[in-house]
Formats: sequence, C-alpha cells, structure tokens
Amino acid sequence: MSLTKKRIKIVSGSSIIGLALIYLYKFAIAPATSVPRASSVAHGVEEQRQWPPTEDAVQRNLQIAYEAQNALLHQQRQELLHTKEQLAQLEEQVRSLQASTPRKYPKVKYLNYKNRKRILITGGAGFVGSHLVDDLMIQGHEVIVVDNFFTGRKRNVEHWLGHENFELIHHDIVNPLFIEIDEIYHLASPASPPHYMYNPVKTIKTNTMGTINVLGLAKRVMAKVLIASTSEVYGDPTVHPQPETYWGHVNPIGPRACYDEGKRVSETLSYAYAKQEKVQVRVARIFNTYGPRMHMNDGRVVSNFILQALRNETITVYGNGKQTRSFQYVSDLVDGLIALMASNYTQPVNLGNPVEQTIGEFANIIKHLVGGQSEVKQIKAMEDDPQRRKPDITRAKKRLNWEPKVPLESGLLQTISYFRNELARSDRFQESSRKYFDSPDLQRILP
Ligand SMILES: O=C(O)[C@H]1O[C@H](OP(=O)(O)OP(=O)(O)OC[C@H]2O[C@@H](n3ccc(=O)[nH]c3=O)[C@H](O)[C@@H]2O)[C@H](O)[C@@H](O)[C@@H]1O
Repeated sequence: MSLTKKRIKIVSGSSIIGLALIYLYKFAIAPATSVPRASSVAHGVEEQRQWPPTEDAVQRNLQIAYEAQNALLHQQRQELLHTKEQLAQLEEQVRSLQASTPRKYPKVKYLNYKNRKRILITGGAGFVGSHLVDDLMIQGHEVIVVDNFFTGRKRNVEHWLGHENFELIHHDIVNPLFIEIDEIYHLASPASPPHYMYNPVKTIKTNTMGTINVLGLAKRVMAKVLIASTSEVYGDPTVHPQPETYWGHVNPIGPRACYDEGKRVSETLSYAYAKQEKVQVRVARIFNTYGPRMHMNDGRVVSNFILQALRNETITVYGNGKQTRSFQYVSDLVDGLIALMASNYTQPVNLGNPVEQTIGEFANIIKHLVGGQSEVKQIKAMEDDPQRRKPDITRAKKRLNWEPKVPLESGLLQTISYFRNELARSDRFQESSRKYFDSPDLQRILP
C-alpha cells in the first residue's frame, strides 16, 4: 500500500475512533466518573449530570477525545516510521546483493586504447539505435547512449547496463550536450509516421535544433558525425528507383512534412557545418527497416501486419494496396551504418534493400508466414503516402562494398518470433496484474 493510502487510512481510522471515544465518554464514562464541581461541593450539593450538558462538560469531553486521538496518531506515526526504516534496510540489502552478483554480459572484444573509440549514439535506446549499440559494444568500443525515451526503451539496452564500456544518459538532444567523444551516430527522432505526426513541432525541433546541437558538439570535440536521414527526403518520388542524385518531391505543408522537411534540413545543416566548420559528416538515407525490438505500438506496416495476423485480426491495408515499399532487415542496416562511418565518402548514401513489393502482396506474405484466419481488408488511404519506393544502391555497393544479405522471409520469421514472444509477455503481465487487483487481500485494504 502507498504511503498516501496508509496516511488516509490512519486519519480516517483515527477520526472514527475519536468519535467513538466522545460517544463512549458522554454516555458511559462521564456519568460514572463525574466529579462534583468545586463550587458545588463548597455549597455541599453534588452536581448531577445534566442534559443537555454544560458548555464546560462538552469542552472537557472534546479535549479528552482530542488527546486520545493525538496519542493514537502518534503511535501510528511511530509504527509507520519503523516500517519505513525496515523497508530502507531491505532495499539496501537487495542493492548490495545485486552488486555482489556478477552480471553476465554478451562477450565483447578487447580493443587497446589506440583502437578503442568513445562513440555517442543519440536515440540509442530505440529500435535501430539499440542494434547499433550491440554491434559497437561487441567490437569493443565505449558506447554512450543518449535518449529521451519518447520512442526508445530502456529494455532495448538493459543487457548492457552496468558494463564498464557502456553509459546510458537520459537527455533530450534538443538541449545541448557537453561530452568528450570520437564519433557520433545521430539517430534521435521518431521514425514511424503516427509517432512523428503525433507531435510535429517536436519532430521538427529534434531534427533541426537536435542536429545543430550534435553538429556543434562534433565541431567542439572534432568528432566524426553520421546523420540518419531517410528515404522520405525523396517524398512521393517521380524517379524510380531513387538514386541519391534525385532531389525529391516533397509536400512542404503536408502531414509528413515535419519529418521529411526536418530530415532535409538536417542534411542541409550537415553540409553547412562540413563546409564552414570542417566537421566530418556522413549522411545515410535509410529505407524501410524492420526487425526485433520494433515497438508493439510502432504503427508501421511490418509491426501492424504481424500483430494483426498473430491476433487473428483483420490486416488493414491503407488504400488500394498498390503502393510499394522495399524492406531491409535491421542487421543489414547496422552493417551499412558502420561501413559508412568508417569510409571516406562524404555524400549521402542510400541504405535499403532493393527487393520491392506492393503493400497488398506484403499483407499476404505476412498472413502466409504467420498462419491464422486474418482477412486482408482495404481501408482509407493515408494522405500524401508515397506511391513507389525502392532504393538505388549502386553507390553503397561501390563506395562501401555493402549490400543487404538477409532475405525477406528469414528476416520476417525472426521478427514474427520476436512479436510472438512480446505478445506472450504482455499477456502474462496483464494476467498477473489482473490477479493482483482481484486478490482478496488487495480488495480488503483498498478504500
Ligand atoms: O520503416 C521505415 O523505415 C520508414 O517508415 C516510414 O515510412 P513508410 O514507408 O510510410 O512506413 P509505414 O508506415 O510502414 O508504411 C508503409 C506502407 O504501408 C502502408 N500501411 C501502413 C500501416 C498499415 O497498418 N497498413 C498499411 O497499409 C502505408 O500506407 C504505406 O504505404 C517513415 O516515414 C520513414 O522515415 C522510415 O524510414
């Protein structure tokens, strides 16, 4: 029970006891113990109990009840303090037990001082960021994650908490950060349309002020920066597939503009800092990415379709389903990001899987892989939804010697298995909290 609830209980309990004492005193104790008043005795007449009682008698009774109630409160306060002390001792014991139990971490390579880098990842507790953290940690680098936990989750990086090479900072990159580092991966920004449209002003701030803070930090400490840009800079493209030389077709005042234009400014800022301040920048244009650690409420097509299929719900295709996307598995993206950071290439690079399909086909692929009885249904189209998207990855192949390796089916199977576990976990959680709230013990103490 919370302390507030305990206090409310004590006070209301004490009030009831107080009233009971008044009642008891008035009708049982006072008549039996009433003493003659001095003036009455002096006159040789013993005062009889009066009704209604005199003002003095009422005052005395109230005083006695008040003192009794205070004594009770004092006693309960003491008990509460004692319980709090015991709780603090128990917490201390749990802490020292945790500290003395060695944690098991994934195995990391040893890098000597010369080769080990201090790497900052903004948005490192998010879906893509946390996979990048894993790879860089395993390579033996020191990794500092900065996240405001708007879409990131501590759970994504909890397996590194306490590791000597790892640090997690709760910070919003919209505010400046002062830290010594060698490299920065700037991934902080919501990427799913429902998330970035939820607070468009914040999305713009993150991609403009946040990027200025990151580039300013890079300039101060002479760090190399990789900016996570997006296929959305091409908008609803009129060129297909999209090479990096295509300037795009973006509606500057549409519902996606906060993200599309935010990322375009982010790129502009990067090249302005590169030219004016000699900051070393790398720009990755990331195409649709999926994999484990996507949020259950992510709202993007991969998580929506898989969860709908797993729950035997209707699979919702926005519009006629003829719009296309090309999906890359998250481990391929992480390899591409690391290769780009290590390269000398400074122009934007597309990172995506060029295997393209319609969203209608994609719904059927998911339904087939998951099994179950979901029906596929077309619903209202999204405003300004890009109609075709497929990366031209000639540049990444040539400059980074990179191309995606994970076939769609095996990536999707791993993602389906992840969401299956997540669903089981949330069912278990709901079941245990239902049991807890229905338990007779809790019902007895709840007001
Ligand atoms: O996944 C990504 O990496 C990209 O996701 C989004 O772009 P978008 O392609 O619109 O992502 P989704 O929301 O997954 O939509 C893909 C397509 O599926 C459709 N969709 C989505 C969700 C759904 O339940 N049903 C459905 O038909 C959408 O209308 C769209 O045509 C972001 O805007 C990009 O920045 C990001 O790079």
